[in-house]
Amino acid sequence: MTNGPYIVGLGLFAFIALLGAGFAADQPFAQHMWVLFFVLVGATFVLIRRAQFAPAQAPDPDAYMDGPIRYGSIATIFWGVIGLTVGVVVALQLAFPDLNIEPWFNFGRMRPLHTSAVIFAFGGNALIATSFYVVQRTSRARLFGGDLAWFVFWGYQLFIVMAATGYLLGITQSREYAEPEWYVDIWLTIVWVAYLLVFLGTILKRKEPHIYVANWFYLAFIITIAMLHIVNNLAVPASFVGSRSYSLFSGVQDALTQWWYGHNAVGFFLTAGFLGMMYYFVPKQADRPVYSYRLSIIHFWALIFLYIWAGPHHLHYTALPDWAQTLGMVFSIMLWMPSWGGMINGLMTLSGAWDKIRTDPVIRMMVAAIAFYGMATFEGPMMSIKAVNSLSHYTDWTIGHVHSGALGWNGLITFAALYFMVPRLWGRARLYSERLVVWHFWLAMIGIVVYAAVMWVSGIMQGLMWREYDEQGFLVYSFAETVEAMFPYYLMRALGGALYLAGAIIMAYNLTMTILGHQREEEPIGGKAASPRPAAVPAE
Ligand code: HEM
Ligand code: HEM
Ligand SMILES: [Cu+2]
Repeated sequence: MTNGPYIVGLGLFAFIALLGAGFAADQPFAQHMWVLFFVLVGATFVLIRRAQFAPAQAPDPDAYMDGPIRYGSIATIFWGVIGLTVGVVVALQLAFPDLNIEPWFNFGRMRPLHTSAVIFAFGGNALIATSFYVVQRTSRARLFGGDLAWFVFWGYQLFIVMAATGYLLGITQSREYAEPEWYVDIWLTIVWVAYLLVFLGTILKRKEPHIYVANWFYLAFIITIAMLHIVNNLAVPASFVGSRSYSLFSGVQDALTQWWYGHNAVGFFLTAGFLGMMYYFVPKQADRPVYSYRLSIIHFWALIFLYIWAGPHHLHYTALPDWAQTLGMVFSIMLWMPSWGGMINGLMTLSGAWDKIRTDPVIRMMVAAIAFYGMATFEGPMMSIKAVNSLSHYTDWTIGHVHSGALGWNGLITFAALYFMVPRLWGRARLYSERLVVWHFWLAMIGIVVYAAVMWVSGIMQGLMWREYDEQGFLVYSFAETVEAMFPYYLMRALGGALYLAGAIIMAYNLTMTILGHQREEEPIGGKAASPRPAAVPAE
């Protein structure tokens, strides 16, 4: 195996980037191509050096391919800390507008940087890494496609870098959660197809007759995201060397396509994929089988079928036809059931092992994650009811809903999966410190509760202030007054976020020390008496 063709390919792409910079139709595109050029030249040099030093040996065809998963775990930690830091910065910008540093670091550019960094960079790397981990172990097969898994990993990082730098340069197609312009979208499509090939190929060559349910969730996530990404980004570039494009849709169709995408990004990226994580790591960590395998299949199909119709709940009281809004609302309410099916299945997997919440901080994190999943998926259907939405829409209530799902469910289940995987991936007997996991848990919990509670108060207050009329029918508050009233809440939200970030930094330290092979001397959690656990626990 030689790096030769890769070096030539990368060099060629670097040259194309250089041409793009030279012939660019607009200034931001030129700057973006310079970024791409330097990244690719850097990558080419790294590969050339590795080619000189790497021993040429073929990998064992039967061993699991864990290299991309190790890199993916590190990338998850890295982007997590970045994304949360940007979150705290945008939270502070909302409280103190003077922190808008024009033009690159203003709120309008930093906000998509935050959302993409946490969802796609942190969440995406977590999903790719865990899916590769899970599919190999539950299929008893090495990843399909040889170096293709490495292409997926590095190609995805390139997508992240191009998306992030593009936002800061002011390049955006203004579709929420799909801000990158056409050329970055095309690149992501290529990477995603490779991802599908690796994942599906591994399932096809499995030595285990059964396809474990976690793989169903991951597969649904990969396929649906491909479909959503392609349709939502259908656009005509204004120039092949320019950073502008025109959407193929217009008017309300455009809005509906955007929210068909946006809602199902929640449903399949932030939910189905992460349920895949839950279905592998919770039983593993608890050392118990899934509570009900039948329920997992039923709620899988119900979830897949219902989610895809619920997008119009983002467009209540807009130009969207009324029947379509009602359709979105009805499907959202129905969605409560499969969502709670998943929550119940996750929680009940701990039946007979509930004592572990006291002694195992990773289990504690998983339980909290599943509980937040339950809360967010109760709140969501409620907010989709038109009468409720007329108050909540456009307010911080939505932001609170988003973050109880994002911080509580996505964040905590990812942290727990990392705590599970990292010692195993690097062959360590245990984590560097379990006590630090406890610290992480409580900082994160306090952070989430502060964030969500504060946003409920400010959101409902905001909604009520906007609709407050006096006896003569005039609005009582000017818009500026409602903005001003948010200040203390924005300050507290930033504080909650900072606590959550502090927890993540502790995790980064803990996992780094684990990777480096250190173990901290410490008392077991729950006192000496509680650990080791009594061997025989009667089933209930
Ligand atoms: C340190 C923790 C975090 C802080 C302080 C934070 C802060 C913020 C702020 C200030 C906004 C803009 C709100 C607005 O425009 O009014 C925002 C939006 C958003 N954040 Fe976070 N965030 C954090 C973590 C996360 C995580 C972990 C995720 C996802 C996994 C996430 C996903 C989002 C999303 C999807 C939005 C857009 C919401 C919408 O448009 O309705 N955030 N965040
Ligand atoms: C049964 C499940 C769910 C339903 C029915 C649901 C419903 C809703 C509704 C009605 C809104 C407000 C739309 C608006 O007024 O603009 C919303 C916003 C949002 N939800 Fe959920 N939700 C669910 C679960 C979740 C979960 C688990 C997460 C995160 C992990 C999440 C993330 C979001 C995001 C990011 C937004 C903001 C979109 C935006 O305006 O930028 N949702 N959801
Ligand atoms: Cu939605």
